[in-house]
Amino acid sequence: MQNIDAYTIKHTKIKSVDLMEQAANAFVSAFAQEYDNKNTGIVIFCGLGNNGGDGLAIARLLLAKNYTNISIFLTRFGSKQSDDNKENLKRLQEMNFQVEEINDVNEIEIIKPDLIIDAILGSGLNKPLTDQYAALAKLINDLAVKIIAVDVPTGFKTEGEILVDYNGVKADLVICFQRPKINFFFPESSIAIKRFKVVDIGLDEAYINTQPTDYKLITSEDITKLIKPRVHFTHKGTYGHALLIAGNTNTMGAALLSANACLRAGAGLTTVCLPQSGLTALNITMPEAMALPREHVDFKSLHKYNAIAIGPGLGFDDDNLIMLKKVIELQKPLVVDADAITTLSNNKNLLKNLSPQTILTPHVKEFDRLFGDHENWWQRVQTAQTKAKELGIVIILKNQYTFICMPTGEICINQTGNPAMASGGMGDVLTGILVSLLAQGHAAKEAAILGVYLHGKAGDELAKDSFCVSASQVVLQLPKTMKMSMD
Ligand SMILES: NC(=O)C1=CN([C@@H]2O[C@H](COP(=O)(O)OP(=O)(O)OC[C@H]3O[C@@H](n4cnc5c(N)ncnc54)[C@H](OP(=O)(O)O)[C@@H]3O)[C@@H](O)[C@H]2O)[C@@H](O)CC1
Ligand SMILES: Nc1ncnc2c1ncn2[C@@H]1O[C@H](COP(=O)(O)OP(=O)(O)O)[C@@H](O)[C@H]1O
Repeated sequence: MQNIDAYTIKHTKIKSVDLMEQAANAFVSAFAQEYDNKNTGIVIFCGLGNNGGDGLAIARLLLAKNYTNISIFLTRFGSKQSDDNKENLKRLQEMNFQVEEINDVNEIEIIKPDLIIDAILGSGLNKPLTDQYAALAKLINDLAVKIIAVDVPTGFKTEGEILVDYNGVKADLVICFQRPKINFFFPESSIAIKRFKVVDIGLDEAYINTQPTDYKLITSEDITKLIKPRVHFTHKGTYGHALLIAGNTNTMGAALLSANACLRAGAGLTTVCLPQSGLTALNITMPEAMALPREHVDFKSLHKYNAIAIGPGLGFDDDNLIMLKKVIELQKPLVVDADAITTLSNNKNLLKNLSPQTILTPHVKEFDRLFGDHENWWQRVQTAQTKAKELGIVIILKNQYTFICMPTGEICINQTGNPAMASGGMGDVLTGILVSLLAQGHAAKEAAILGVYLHGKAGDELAKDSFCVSASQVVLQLPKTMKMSMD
């Protein structure tokens, strides 16, 4: 961000102090949407760097908006004060506003406010908090009031492994500038961040997009470009034939959910390879789908399918390994999920045979089973990136924020989806969507981006007025979500 900041200042002729003003303005607008009571008791803690400069500018802008119950502390724990920090301190003092300067945490005397704005340290953090900074973070946390952090909570590393013994500020809300930081997407961030909001501070977007980075946030614009419209004079043959190898005696529902998702994501034809015992359920619930009883599979006939998914509710019968091997040999666009991932974990030599159009969809446990235990998500995502490159496949590492690791090393981060979706069968639905998109002719990379986004988006639409969302509801919602995402 620092170099983007510098580029914007240079190329748009905006002064750095004016950029800070834009950032402060953007913060205040977002803040005012959350806390509109002008009598709210606010304490703002500012450091000596640019994060502190933002805090001082925010204080002035809040005062101008008639938030009257504000106290400001400037922590002089270091010796270096940034120029823009000095300038904003001067502007505030020119308004005859009292800024309390403190050199030691023990000097602080505050009556419990309604909320605290944390502008002590931001993205400039370059070592763990110690001494005065650590004591101040503890003091703030112990007040047990709402904490709103400017850009980053003080003490939170924006990139790299998040410390297990985190000793920084624990924010209820982070109002962050221009782009979320990569570490916001890892579950370990929940120790420091309950919620974050991203605000546009006017940095040069075109330039940001040219910056070399492995990470890309998936946007609704990406999706609009990727969805293929249904065209006049097309027929079921145009939209591909998908095969799902799924289901077992006690897990037939997984096959049905996947198959239904496949149909509803637009595959022209869907065939389900399931045990004989599941045929009645399939025929009754999904007359559109065709069946291939698993007991009588002629592997040579599998060539006709445009894409195959294997795994949901598959179980661990003796012949599963043979089936997985045969399917991999076909070198077709392939989704490997759930029990098939576990079978792969026990037969890792098969990994190198996966076709370049393969998508693996592990959740965290399946991932660690496949590629070894990891201490944290930072490590896990690094491994996913390395393995996707090494094997030349797409790895979808599923979670609240899902990481899609491409063979090129690119990592696409999906932000759709929500905790209302945390229930069984949800991953089976994703697999159905993915194989459907592959069968319709999308490359693995596109299918992964589209599938993960649409799956989460359908869940988000349902969660607007529902406490929890079931996998079947997501399936029903899908075609509407796809239609809405086209424009
Ligand atoms: N483009 C953008 O995104 C924009 C960003 N803006 C804002 O700038 C913020 C970044 O500001 P910043 O670079 O001045 O760093 P900041 O976080 O204030 O730290 C200050 C100094 O503290 C020190 N230090 C570090 N760790 C420490 C520790 N553990 N314990 C003790 N000291 C420690 C370290 O100095 P050092 O010790 O290395 O000399 C560091 O340089 C960003 O979060 C956003 O709020 C907006 O204004 C506009 C546009
Ligand atoms: N809290 C959440 N926020 C967003 N998405 C979620 C959440 N919980 C689960 N999901 C999504 O639901 C799916 C769950 O997959 P998985 O664990 O394989 O489910 P199952 O095995 O029950 O089918 C993933 O795509 C995941 O991203």
